[in-house]
Amino acid sequence: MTAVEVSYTEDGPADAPVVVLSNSLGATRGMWDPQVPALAERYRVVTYDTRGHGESSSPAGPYSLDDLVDDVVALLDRLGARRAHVAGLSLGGMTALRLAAREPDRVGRLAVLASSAKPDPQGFLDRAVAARSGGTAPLAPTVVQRWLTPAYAAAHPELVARLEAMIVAADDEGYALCCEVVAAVDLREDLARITAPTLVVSGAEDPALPPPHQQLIADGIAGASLVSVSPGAHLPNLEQPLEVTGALLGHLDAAGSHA
Ligand SMILES: O=C(O)CC1=CCC(=O)O1
Repeated sequence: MTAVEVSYTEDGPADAPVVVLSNSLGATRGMWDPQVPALAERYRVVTYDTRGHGESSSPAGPYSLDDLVDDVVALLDRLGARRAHVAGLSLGGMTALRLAAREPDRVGRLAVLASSAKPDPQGFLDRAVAARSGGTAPLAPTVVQRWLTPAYAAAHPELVARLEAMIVAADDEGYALCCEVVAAVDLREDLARITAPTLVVSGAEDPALPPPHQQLIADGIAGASLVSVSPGAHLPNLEQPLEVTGALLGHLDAAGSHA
């Protein structure tokens, strides 16, 4: 097993139900900044950096999706949380889906945003090669173009700069290893095993993982609900923070006071 230091932040009351938020490829836990204050009014909100990202370490690879799940389970154990609600976006959503399928007793409610059960691998394999040869910096502008709609990006250059900086700061090899995780993802058989009440969120204009990917997830999980956010691209939680935060709270609050 590979040793990993997972960097995390806790917000909200220590005795409240735990909500874990898992970031997308190239981002950090800072991508959840618009959601944390409202969630932390009634949840113990745990944001963390996926290995290879932000302030978490980048152990030697290869990585598997189960390694990323093991990191969340270890984090929950460290926090003394037997059970938590889990939300993840894109790669974070893939991690959340595998966690919910593999460890159903650890997951209360599940929210999966802008994610996929079976991404097209080639682009991520190409990106891993590019990150290893030239670093993440040259990739950042193209990747962030898919995270926000063009109109929103044009109106928010400071946000674009902040998101590009997250990618530039990612460890080149850690980022490449996580691209390879995405390329290998096939969660189609996991979906039927998921028993957690599930909310699926799409960015209606997401060019990275377009809405059919989220439809497949929602169709595969019994009782899942699907919300489409528009205008919204790959990070709809940034472009439509009120709508996405409201959808998350509505989904989580339906659990009552327990995870
Ligand atoms: O980075 C992208 O282009 C989109 C993406 C796929 C998996 C993920 O986490 O982000």
